[in-house]
Amino acid sequence: MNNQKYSGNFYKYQGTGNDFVMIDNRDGQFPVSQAYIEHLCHRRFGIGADGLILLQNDPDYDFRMVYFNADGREGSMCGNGGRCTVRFAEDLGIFSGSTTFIAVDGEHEATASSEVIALKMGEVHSREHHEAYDFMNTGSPHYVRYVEDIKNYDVFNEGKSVRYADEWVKRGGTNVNFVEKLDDETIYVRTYERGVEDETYSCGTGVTACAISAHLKYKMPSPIKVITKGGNLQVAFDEDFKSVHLIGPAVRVFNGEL
Ligand SMILES: N[C@H](CCC[C@H](N)C(=O)O)C(=O)O
Repeated sequence: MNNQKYSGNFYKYQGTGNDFVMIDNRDGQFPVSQAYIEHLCHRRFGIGADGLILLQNDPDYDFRMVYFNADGREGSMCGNGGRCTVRFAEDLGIFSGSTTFIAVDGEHEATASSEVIALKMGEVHSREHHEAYDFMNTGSPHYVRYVEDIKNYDVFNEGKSVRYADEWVKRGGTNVNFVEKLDDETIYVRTYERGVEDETYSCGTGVTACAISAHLKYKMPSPIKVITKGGNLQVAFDEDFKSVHLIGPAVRVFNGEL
C-alpha cells in the first residue's frame, strides 16, 4: 500500500452487477493514485468493486465523471458506471429528471426514473467486421464473438487469450465479449473486461457493442433486450448509431466512511 489516504465518505453502486466505488469529489480532495484506487477496489483488502468513479464539478456541465478500472488505471468510457454516476448525481440532488454531463469520451445526456437510467452513449463511428469477430469502440474498445451455449462458455480463458494476444496488446488492449442470440429481440452477453482482468457480471459499453453487432448481423430491430449475468439491459439506437441509449437499473448498495 502507499501513504495516500482519503478521509471522507464513499458510496457503493451497482448497475446490473457491474459495481463501483463512488466518491463525491466536488471538493477535489481525493488523492488520485493507481495503487490506492487498486487497493480500494480489491475484493479482499479493500471495499471491492470493478472500478472507482469520481464525480467532479465541471464549469459547463452538471458534473464530470472520471472512471478508473479496478487495476487503478484511468479507463475509457464505462456504460454501467455512467448509469451509476447519473444515479449518484440524482441521489446527491445535482439534478432531477434529466442531466447532461461530461466523461472521458465527451458529452452524455441521461434521464432517470425510479426504475432505470437511460444513458446516451457516444456516437459509434467505426465498426470492423471480420470472419471470426466484430470490433468497435463504443466509448471503450470491444471485440465481439458469437458463441453457442453461452451459459457454459469458458469466458475467462477464451477472453483472456484474446485480451493478451499480440494483435490486441499492440492496439492498446480490448474488452472481449461473447454473445448468443436467444430470440428475435433478445441477446445474451458475457464480457471479459480489460482493467478488471476477469469476467464481470455486465459491461455496458460491451452490451452496446454486441447489440449494434447483432442488429447488423441479424437485422434485429431497436430496442434490443440484453441479458447479462447481473440483470437485464436494453439498447435503443437509430440506423446510423448516432443516438444510442443504454437503459437499465442502477442503484446504491451501501455507503461508508474511509
Ligand atoms: N464496465 C464498463 C466498461 C469498462 C471498460 C474498461 N474495462 C476498459 O475498456 O478498460 C462498462 O460498463 O462499459
